[in-house]
Amino acid sequence: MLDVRNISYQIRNRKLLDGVSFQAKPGELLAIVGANGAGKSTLLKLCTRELIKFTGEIQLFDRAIPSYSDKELSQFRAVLPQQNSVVFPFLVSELVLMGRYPHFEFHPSEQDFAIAELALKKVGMWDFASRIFTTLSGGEQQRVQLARVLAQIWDVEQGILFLDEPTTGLDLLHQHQMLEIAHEFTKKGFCVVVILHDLNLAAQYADQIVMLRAGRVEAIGTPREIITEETIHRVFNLKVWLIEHPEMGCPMVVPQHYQFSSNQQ
Ligand SMILES: Nc1ncnc2c1ncn2[C@@H]1O[C@H](COP(=O)(O)OP(=O)(O)OP(=O)(O)O)[C@@H](O)[C@H]1O
Repeated sequence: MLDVRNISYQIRNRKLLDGVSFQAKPGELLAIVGANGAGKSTLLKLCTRELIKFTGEIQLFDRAIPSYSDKELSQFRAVLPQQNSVVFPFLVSELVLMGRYPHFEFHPSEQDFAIAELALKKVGMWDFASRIFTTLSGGEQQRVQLARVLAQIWDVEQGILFLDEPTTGLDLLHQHQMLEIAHEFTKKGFCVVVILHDLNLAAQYADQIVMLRAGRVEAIGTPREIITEETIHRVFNLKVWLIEHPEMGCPMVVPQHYQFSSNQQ
């Protein structure tokens, strides 16, 4: 479904990504992790065609992404970027309906309204439908933005969802709710690609993890395969212990006591 082949990307002689390859299949949740500045958002922007000049190839459904029109792409692929700046006083319901723009010409249909409602209910924000978006808290805004991107691909047979640090600003419950919803969409055959900083969320929800380090793939595989004390130390320069999740059996990361002076290199 998503096939990233030997991607390199540079800005002014600085290589931000170097020879990155991975595949994500339908029904899979793929997490991209790595330290600040590792190239995660840049990689996502290439996959979503926000950035276009790169070497290598990115295919969606066996077609190179430059061959799609914007309209075609927006009908099956939705993107939740890291920053969503909304300045106009839109109602929450209006903002979510914007997710349906790729599906109607001039006026939203009954189905578009119904899907916007379902998406808002899915993220638990239906009661806020008539509020002005900019008056919501940061976490509430993030959940509404998720509803907007879900509405965009709600009734698509097989879609792809890109989420850049979607749990930022969310409390513990809503972080898990966000990833449960993403996981639910993979059960419908969707592919979800999500940038995460929390390795424990990645371990719990990802089928596959791509670990980036300085623009290169340091490790790729299932959480059990690549979440190890060694890889985490290599990638994040932090010593951790691993314990087993008591219910799910996946690895959970427990940082060791960080001593600033002895860890500086
Ligand atoms: N337009 C640009 N011009 C110069 N450098 C850039 C540009 N965009 C990104 N970079 C640099 O490329 C590197 C990768 O950035 P990117 O945003 O992809 O990292 P990231 O892994 O998403 O980081 P974070 O976890 O902090 O969000 C960083 O060092 C960043 O400063």
